Amino acid sequence: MKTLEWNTLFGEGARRIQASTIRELLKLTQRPGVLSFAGGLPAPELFPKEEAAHKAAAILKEKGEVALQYGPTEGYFPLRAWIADWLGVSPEEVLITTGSQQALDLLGKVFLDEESPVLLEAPSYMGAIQAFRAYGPRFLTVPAGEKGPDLDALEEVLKRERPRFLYLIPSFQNPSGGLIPLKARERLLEMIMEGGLVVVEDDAYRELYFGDGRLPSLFELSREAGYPGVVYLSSFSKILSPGLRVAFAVAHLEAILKLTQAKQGVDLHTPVLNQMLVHALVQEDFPERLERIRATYRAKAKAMLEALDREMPEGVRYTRPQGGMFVWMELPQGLSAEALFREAIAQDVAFVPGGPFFAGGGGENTLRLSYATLGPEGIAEGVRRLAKALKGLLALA
Ligand SMILES: Cc1ncc(COP(=O)(O)O)c(CN[C@@H](CCCC(=O)O)C(=O)O)c1O
Repeated sequence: MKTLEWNTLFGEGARRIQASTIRELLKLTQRPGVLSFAGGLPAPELFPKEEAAHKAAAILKEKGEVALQYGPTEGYFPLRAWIADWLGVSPEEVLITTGSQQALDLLGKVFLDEESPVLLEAPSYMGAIQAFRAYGPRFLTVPAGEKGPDLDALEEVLKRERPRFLYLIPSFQNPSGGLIPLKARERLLEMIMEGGLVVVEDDAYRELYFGDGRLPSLFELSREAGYPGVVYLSSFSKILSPGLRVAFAVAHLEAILKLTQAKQGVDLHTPVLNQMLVHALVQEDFPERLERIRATYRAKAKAMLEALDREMPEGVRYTRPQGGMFVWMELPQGLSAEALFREAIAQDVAFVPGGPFFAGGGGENTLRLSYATLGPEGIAEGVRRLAKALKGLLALA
């Protein structure tokens, strides 16, 4: 049979499409016995399995002709209305997406051309970098830490660049765990309004706060200021189920219209049964569910930090998250997180090396640890193995 050189057959755009490090690593973590700090996979014990089984059966029995039929691209209206009520916006401003990951792709499709400047934090969510990279933009980055992006550095960049949008994760940033304080949010919004810029606010972890309450989103602050330039993303992945792939974008009607048109060409609509199931699940005990989720991740984060404090050698720095799913670690300069990964996986423990979170390169000595999936015993044993691998590497340094 004739063989085809597929690489010669792909289009120019295909050259910009690269694998997701998280997705590739997750395959490695499937091996029995591996303790994984890699994917931000929500705690499976929190999934509403019995409730979902019961409600899905009822939906198919009573509204099967809706659930199994094509649906509107904008989304299942009762779910859009519920989200609108939850966020204090109108249903017309809400677009249901197939995960926030699809919203990120749609935003790249709608806002980015080749060489368009787009601004991200360094580090930032690698799924967003992967989604945007497919459109060939020019990445601008500003350093980000536990209190969010360096606003002085951002101010300098905005003096000479006009990014198509800024992609920010103000609350419990992936991967740095950063939380932008209220005053900094207000200063940031001033800068955005002054420049007439668009911000994509990815609020995937909005409900996973460990303290007494949530800070106002940039979206909420922008609405108070009457500024339409914030596109707000969030998802049911971390508060219900990532496998259902139901998330949403909220924005000015003109942006929502264009994003909806783009979605028509991508998947017509998000699976209707999944949307109806999410809508049914959020009808009951939603606040109590969120409290249970917060308590679960608060306990996991505590177990993680206690283990790190106990096991990690001198010279290793790591964040102390106030929410979300991640601890961000910096190894002593000169040590490679990729080299540590090879040592660690040999000892059946996994994490995500930090390099792919830097759109502009760098971060070779950084790594992301997710405490979301393991229980306290798994976390303690996983950190013990990680420390052993690190001490082995340090001994060679
Ligand atoms: C900031 C941010 N924005 C969007 C997403 C994707 O969420 P969806 O499930 O697509 O709604 C995520 C999910 N990130 C996880 C999940 C990736 C899981 C995977 O690739 O299997 C992670 O970083 O490990 C996120 O952290």
